[in-house]
Amino acid sequence: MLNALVVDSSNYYCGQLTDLLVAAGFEVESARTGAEGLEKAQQNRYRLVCCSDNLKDFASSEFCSQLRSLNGYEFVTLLVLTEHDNAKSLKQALLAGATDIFSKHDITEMETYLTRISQRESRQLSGRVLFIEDSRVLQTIIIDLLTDMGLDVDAYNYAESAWDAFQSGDYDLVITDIMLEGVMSGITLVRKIRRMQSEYGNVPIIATSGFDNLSRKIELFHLGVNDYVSKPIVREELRQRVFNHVTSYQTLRELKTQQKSLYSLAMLDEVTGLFNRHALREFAGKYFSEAYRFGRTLSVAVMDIDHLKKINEDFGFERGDELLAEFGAWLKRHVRDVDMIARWAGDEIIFILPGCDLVAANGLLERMQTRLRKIRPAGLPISVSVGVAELRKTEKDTLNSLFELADKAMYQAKMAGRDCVVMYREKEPLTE
Ligand SMILES: Nc1nc2c(ncn2[C@@H]2O[C@H](COP(=O)(O)OP(=O)(O)OP(=O)(O)O)[C@@H](O)[C@H]2O)c(=O)[nH]1
Repeated sequence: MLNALVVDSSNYYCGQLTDLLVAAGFEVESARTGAEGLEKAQQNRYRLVCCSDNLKDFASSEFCSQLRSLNGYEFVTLLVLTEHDNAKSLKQALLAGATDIFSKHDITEMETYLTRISQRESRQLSGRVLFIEDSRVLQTIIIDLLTDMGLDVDAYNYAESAWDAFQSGDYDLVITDIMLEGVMSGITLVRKIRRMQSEYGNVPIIATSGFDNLSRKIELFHLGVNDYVSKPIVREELRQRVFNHVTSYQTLRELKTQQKSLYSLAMLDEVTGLFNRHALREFAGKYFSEAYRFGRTLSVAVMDIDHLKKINEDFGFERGDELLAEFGAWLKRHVRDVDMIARWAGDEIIFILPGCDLVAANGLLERMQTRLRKIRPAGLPISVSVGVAELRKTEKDTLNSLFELADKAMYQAKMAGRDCVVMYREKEPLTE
């Protein structure tokens, strides 16, 4: 539980402030004089102290400087509450160590501030930290701090073993000493992490060092370190820096995940996992313009599953869906990276095959068909009819025009008894 001390000579304001603090989630004690306040602060360790500028025995600046000199009070939040704005005494209070100053007449501002502090102080993180430090004593202190914040810590003395762990782990933060025992330095570790191609390579890194050397710091930032903490490490400073880095990184990762799922929703077909019609229209233009620009050929194929209606009737629509899902995954594995494959509608699938003339496209689809005869997606036999058309030299073809030709050829394949590939040829009659 967060605790706070209110030091105010006025019963009225003391009561009002206590109510505010309790509402923000604090456990509150109070003192009527500065001396009583300092005594209580020595006996207890408060996370927040509010002192009024109307104390009978202390000027607020004096109270602030005496509180700050107590053991454990260097970094606690210390607020001064004023009844009358007196710029000079307020400035003195800030100089003496007050964190912030509030008017007793602006309760709303104070309320918002306390709620924010309470949320910040009581928020537990979750995540994993890779921590490299060769001083045992410092290691223990920092592990305690990080664990207290809710983080899981993997601690190492040597960069070599930390690097091994890093490659197989999923970390939210790396804290590394720069000068380490062992062959690999902290700098090499940072360099290796930043060279990684995967998402792991973007993990935030805090470097620590006993040498407060400006040019080294700049060099570290060049290497991709996000932050630098000098030794001796101040717990409160490190706590806040860790908090900021871990939360920003996690927010960024969440955003990326959301972006990916939005992309999936917009571009991928739910059932087959293939691109949808929208994506096909979005990307097709690029395939065609590149083919024209570089004088390359390109083919479009229309594939239609045979008798899906009957499969649905015999085995149920859900089983038909399973078949489509497994078939979609299988297709993705059997096309080249450069090909585009999308579900047009129902049981119709479109391929854009850059660099493939009619014969090559026909060969590719026939090989696929031969393999398909050996698999049973969702435990069901499957066959497909396919029509293929290639860019014509005499026409300025588009996705629509080639789709129309390939669809005609696919229809011919159905007419020819299904389970075959038909090439569309302009001047000749269609042949199998
Ligand atoms: N399970 C399932 N079936 C679908 C889906 N989309 C379309 N279908 C079914 O696919 C069938 C397509 O039927 P048709 O175009 O008449 O052709 P077919 O039964 O496959 O027979 P042919 O194409 O002539 O070989 C229809 O019965 C649709 O209900 C889907 O997302 N899931």
